[in-house]
Amino acid sequence: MSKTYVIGIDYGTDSVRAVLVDARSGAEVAQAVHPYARWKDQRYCNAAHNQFRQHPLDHLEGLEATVRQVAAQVPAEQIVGLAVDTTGSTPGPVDARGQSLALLPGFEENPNAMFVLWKDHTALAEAAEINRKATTWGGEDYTRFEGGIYSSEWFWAKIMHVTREDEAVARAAHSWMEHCDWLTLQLTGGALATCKRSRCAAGHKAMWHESWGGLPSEEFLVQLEPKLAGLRERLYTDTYTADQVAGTLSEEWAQRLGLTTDTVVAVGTFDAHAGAVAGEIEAYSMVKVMGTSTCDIVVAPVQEVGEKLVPGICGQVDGSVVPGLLGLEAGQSAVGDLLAWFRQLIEWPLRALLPDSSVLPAEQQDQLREELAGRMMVALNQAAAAVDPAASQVLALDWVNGRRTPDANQALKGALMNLSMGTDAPHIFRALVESICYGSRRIVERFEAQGVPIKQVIGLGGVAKKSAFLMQTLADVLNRPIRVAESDQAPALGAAMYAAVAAGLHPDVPTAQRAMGNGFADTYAPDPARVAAYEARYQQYLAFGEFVEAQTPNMA
Ligand SMILES: Nc1ncnc2c1ncn2[C@@H]1O[C@H](COP(=O)(O)OP(=O)(O)O)[C@@H](O)[C@H]1O
Ligand SMILES: O=C(CO)[C@H](O)[C@H](O)COP(=O)(O)O
Repeated sequence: MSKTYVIGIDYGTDSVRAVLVDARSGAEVAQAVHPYARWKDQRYCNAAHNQFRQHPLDHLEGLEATVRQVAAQVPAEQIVGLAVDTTGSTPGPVDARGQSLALLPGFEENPNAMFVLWKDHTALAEAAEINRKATTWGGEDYTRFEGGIYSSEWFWAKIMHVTREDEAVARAAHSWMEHCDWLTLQLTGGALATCKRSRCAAGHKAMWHESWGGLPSEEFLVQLEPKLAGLRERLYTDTYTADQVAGTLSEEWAQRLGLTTDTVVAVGTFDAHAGAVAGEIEAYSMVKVMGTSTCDIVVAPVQEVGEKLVPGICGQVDGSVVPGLLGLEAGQSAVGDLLAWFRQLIEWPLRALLPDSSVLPAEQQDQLREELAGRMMVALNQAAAAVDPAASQVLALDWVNGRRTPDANQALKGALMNLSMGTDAPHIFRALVESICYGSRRIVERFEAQGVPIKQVIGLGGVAKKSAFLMQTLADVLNRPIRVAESDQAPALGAAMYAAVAAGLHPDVPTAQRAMGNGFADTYAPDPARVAAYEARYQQYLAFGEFVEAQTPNMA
């Protein structure tokens, strides 16, 4: 009997995906996807206020549905490990047993008791306070290894915000957990105090660093917000890389998932970092995990980076991607989301006017909406690709959900310029795609300017697989070839690689990458004829950005 199967579970923004993988070859035996039901209806969100909360029941229902489905393909005893990756920083308040408050009576419908999704920017003011305090309080600047600017997307800003806003949640919250740690604890069923926390989540988002003994000091935290007193003690000191064993499946979850209690559960991690592992990341590659947002992940030998700090990124953390290497993260807060925003904008008549149509009966309206929704993104890509970039005037800024890097400023907004009577939807779509690529170029330039060379670029994720137009534009704007990973479920495959190491099927992550890597599907080569036109427009993008930024209060 071959005990060689592992499961990778990837919690994205809109859905959870599980893949069953043969750890000998990396063959994906089965995959399953479960969109979050409550999230789909945006039940606990308020986009106008940048509030995006997810109910843990969406996550638990998805866990059971997807894993049961893929696990049924082989005998349970042959599945020896699993690992979870999630979005982040996506923290939630928990009780003393580590249970999410949103699963407790009285809190079921309270968004403050749920997971505060990475793209929730309700904590802008708190992030600004953290930044001020970090450089003025007279002690260690705890933002040092997180790019020197703390973001409202991250752990402490979100905890401060919810703690201030909701007295009942603040009183009931014994502690807080990152989503990836919470799921791992659910699966293993251990005690909160001994739960092995993710190095990746702690280092990139919670200002955890070995050099100052873990999390920021109690004194710093209490100066920030007196209500945080004592929380540090109830969090954690040690962190673990994702190839380590967190435990084995609890009796309850083995039964719910159709697995055995011998199944090893690896320490949790973030989706982008797992994706980078599946993208076969190696020293000085940049893996772009391109979905709702984009995360740009780079790894480099710790000793070569030495004391160098790359300012304005989302941190540099020993072992956050490949244990033994330094993991560096940057990214853009809206990529697929920016294009989805535009699609929704132009679909407005379908939502607002069609229901009152006297021409089309209701059932046919639904069919029409569905048909157009299915075709819209593909058609926009095609029409925008046909616009000559040299003749295109419209310029956009990609900051509809703020700017994550370089130099976090989540208060920034998107913008368009050079609209004329001749501007149509494909022109604007093209400008949005270009702005994503220019934003990406700024990030690559930041790494290189700080002495971290980018030797190759790899793309993966929904956008990399679905938009050839965007990927070609990116290759032209960066003036570099881009390889796109073969796997459609790269973060889940990366999680499976971590699970295979934790379960002892491979000795380390690079060996697992070599054995289980699915290779590359396409390579986009830069088109020399277009490089020059994009170069000129990139300079305009920078100037436009500078102008808009000067009109916006600087917050994180
Ligand atoms: N043809 C397309 N061109 C560009 N973007 C697309 C296309 N189809 C879907 N998308 C975008 O892909 C994103 C989803 O990517 P995916 O990697 O599946 O999700 P997640 O971010 O949850 O991991 C959505 O934001 C969507 O707008
Ligand atoms: O910042 C992150 C990881 O560090 C987020 O998890 C990520 O940006 C959200 O992922 P996705 O866009 O794939 O849903």
